[in-house]
Amino acid sequence: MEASIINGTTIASDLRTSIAEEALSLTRRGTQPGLAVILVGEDPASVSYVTAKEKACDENGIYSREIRLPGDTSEKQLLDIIRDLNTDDQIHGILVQLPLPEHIHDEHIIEAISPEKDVDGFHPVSLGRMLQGQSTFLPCTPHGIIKILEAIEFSPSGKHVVILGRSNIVGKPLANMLLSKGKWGDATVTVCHSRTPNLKDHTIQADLLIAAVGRPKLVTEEMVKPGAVVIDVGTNRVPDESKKSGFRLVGDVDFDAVKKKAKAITPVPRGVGPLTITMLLFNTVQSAKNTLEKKIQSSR
Ligand SMILES: Nc1nc(=O)c2c([nH]1)NC[C@@H]1CN(c3ccc(C(=O)N[C@@H](CCC(=O)O)C(=O)O)cc3)C=[N+]21
Repeated sequence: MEASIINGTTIASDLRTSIAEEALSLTRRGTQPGLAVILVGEDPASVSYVTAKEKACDENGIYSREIRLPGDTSEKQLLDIIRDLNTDDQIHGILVQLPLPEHIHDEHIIEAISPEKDVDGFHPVSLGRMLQGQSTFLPCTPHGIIKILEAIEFSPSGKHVVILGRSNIVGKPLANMLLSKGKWGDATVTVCHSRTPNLKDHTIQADLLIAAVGRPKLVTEEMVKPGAVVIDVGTNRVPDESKKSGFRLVGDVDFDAVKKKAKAITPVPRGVGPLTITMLLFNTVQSAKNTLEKKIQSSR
C-alpha cells in the first residue's frame, strides 16, 4: 500500500485559525502581537522566506515590520538595531533571517536578542530552558514537526526515531524534544550526521525517520523500514528550466520511491515548511500574551 501523503498546508491552516483568534483577542485588549523580521543582503531564497513570513503575519492579524539592510551592514549596526527592537513596545518577536553574510557572527547577533523576544528559539537561554524542560520558545521547525505528529496521531513514545542531521536549529533541538518526558517525547533517539558510517544500518530501524541534512534524495527506498513515518525537512533548490523561477524545491528524501514503502510521508513543498512559519506566528502570539500578562501583574 502506498503511504498517505501528509498535507502540511492543511495542518498549518487549522493551527493558524486559533492563532489568528488569539491575535485578535490580544489586539482588542490593546496588545497586537508584533514581529520584526530583519533581512541582511539579497539572497533570493531568504527574500522569498521573509516575504512568506510577512504574508502569514498579515493574514493572521499580526503586525509585521520588515527591516531590509544592505549586505555590507556591519555587525555593530545590526546589533544597534536589535537593541532598539528589544525595547520597542510594538514588537514581541525578533527574527534575524539566517544565514547572515560572512562578516557577521551569527552567535553575536542571536545572543543580542532579548530571550523574551526570541521567537526563533535560537538564543542560548531558550535552548537551555528547553533542555531543562522549562517553558520557553521552542524552535519553529522542530515544534512544527511535533505538531505534524500530533495531527497524524503518531505518538513517538517508546518508538525508535532516527534523525539525519545535527544542526542547532533542527536536529539537536528535535532530538531533545523527542527524548523529553511526556506524550510527544519518550522516544529512543538516534542522531546521524555526515560522519556516520553505514547510514542505512541506522535508518532501516526507524519507526520515525526525519531527514534534515540538505542533500537531495539522500534517503532512498532501501533505507526505509516498511510502514515507517518519514518527515522530510530538506528545502533544496535545484535548477529546473521548466520553471519560471529557474529552480524547483526538493527535499532530502527520494519521495516517489520512498512513498511506496512508508506508512506516511511529508512532501516538499507543502510539508514541514508551512508548519515552520505557523510556529513562528504561535511564538509571536505567545510573546504578546506574556507581555500583557506582565502588564496586568505590575498594575495590581
Ligand atoms: N532566523 C531564521 N529562522 C528561520 O525559521 C529560518 C531562517 N532563519 N532561515 C531559513 C530557514 C528556512 N525556513 C523556511 C520557512 C518556511 C518554508 C516554507 O514555508 N516552505 C514552503 C514553500 C516555499 C517555497 O515554495 O519557496 C513549503 O515547504 O511548502 C521553508 C523554509 C525558515 N528558516
